[in-house]
Amino acid sequence: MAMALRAASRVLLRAGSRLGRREAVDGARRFANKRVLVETEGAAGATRIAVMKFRNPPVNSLSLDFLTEFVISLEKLENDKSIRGVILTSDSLKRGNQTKVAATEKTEEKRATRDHGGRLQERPGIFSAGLDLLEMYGRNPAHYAEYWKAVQELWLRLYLSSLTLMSAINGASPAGGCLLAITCDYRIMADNPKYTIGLNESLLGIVAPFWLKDNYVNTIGHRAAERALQLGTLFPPAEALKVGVVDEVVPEDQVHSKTLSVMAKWLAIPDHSRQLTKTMMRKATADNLIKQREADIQNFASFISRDSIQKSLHMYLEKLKHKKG
Ligand SMILES: CCCCC/C=C\C/C=C\CCC/C=C/C(=O)SCCNC(=O)CCNC(=O)[C@H](O)C(C)(C)COP(=O)(O)OP(=O)(O)OC[C@H]1O[C@@H](n2cnc3c(N)ncnc32)[C@H](O)[C@@H]1OP(=O)(O)O
Repeated sequence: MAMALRAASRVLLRAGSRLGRREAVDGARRFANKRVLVETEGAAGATRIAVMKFRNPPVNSLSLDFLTEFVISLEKLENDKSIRGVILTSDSLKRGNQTKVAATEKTEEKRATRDHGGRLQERPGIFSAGLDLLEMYGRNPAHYAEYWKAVQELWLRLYLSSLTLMSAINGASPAGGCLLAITCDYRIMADNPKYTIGLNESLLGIVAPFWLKDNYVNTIGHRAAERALQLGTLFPPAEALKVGVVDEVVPEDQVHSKTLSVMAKWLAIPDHSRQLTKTMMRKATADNLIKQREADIQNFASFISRDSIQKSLHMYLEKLKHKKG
């Protein structure tokens, strides 16, 4: 397993440097590639935590490039012995024909955008819109296989990470967005009813893979997962808390500070005992995928290539495109 992960990581690292994706390195405190910004907090020499901010506009979908860059960043953090905890969150996104409010304006307005009339327009936040539908639609089986391998890799890396992982869910988090969150050790969600989280695959006419289903069952229990998966339920924060998809819901402006304070409590636990416990809880679920990765890839590629599935994805994409009209 470790060898397989190291080999896959070497491939990803080579791909990353070939494409020249690393844009900026600022000592050990901040590094970024195009789609993931990593900031570290804490004094040099002491235990530090890192914040991984997704910035893949317009909706932080998990494109192949994003997955590659994410895994490279995570690997760098895993190899940095001063880092013990990582927070996953979304960088604020701006979109399309809107312009960002000038940084000189009031703090509460900074994350807003202006419409054409110059009026401030609050956009709903997006943690991640999940897997990139355009990676799964209208491509060839070889592409589907490559994409699925990267999705598996992301899940395995996160699910088995020795770091303490927390998600600060500051926006919508459907499907693959929920995947990112439920691989973490702890989830804190912003109390905004516009934000929802869950595995909504069935609404798209597709099916969550067995290993993600297992992760969901481990998180919210069998009966709740059975119902939520069939219905493709996207839970608003209060319901997500009730069912256990998230561990805490806090006011939107407190998500980051609250996550930092919970992280401090987790980091007070000795690493070796916490890590061994985590492995004990998660290994069997991860091993189920590890022992049949190739079969899972083939299964995905043939499932997603079916005419009926492509038709469902086409309809869903059209629905997204025209929902504003
Ligand atoms: C029995 C056999 C079983 C075999 C099983 C084997 C394998 C398993 C098979 C398949 C498993 C696949 C698992 C899939 C997991 C996923 O993650 S699928 C993706 C699910 N995601 C969604 O449903 C989210 C869709 N998006 C939205 O709901 C909204 O966009 C939003 C995130 C709430 C944001 O809303 P809003 O702010 O209003 O923005 P827009 O809707 O206008 O979107 C802006 C543009 O972004 C495009 N877009 C949105 N989401 C995605 C996405 N996931 N991928 C790619 N692109 C996306 C959207 O179309 C807009 O584009 P245009 O501006 O119109 O061009």
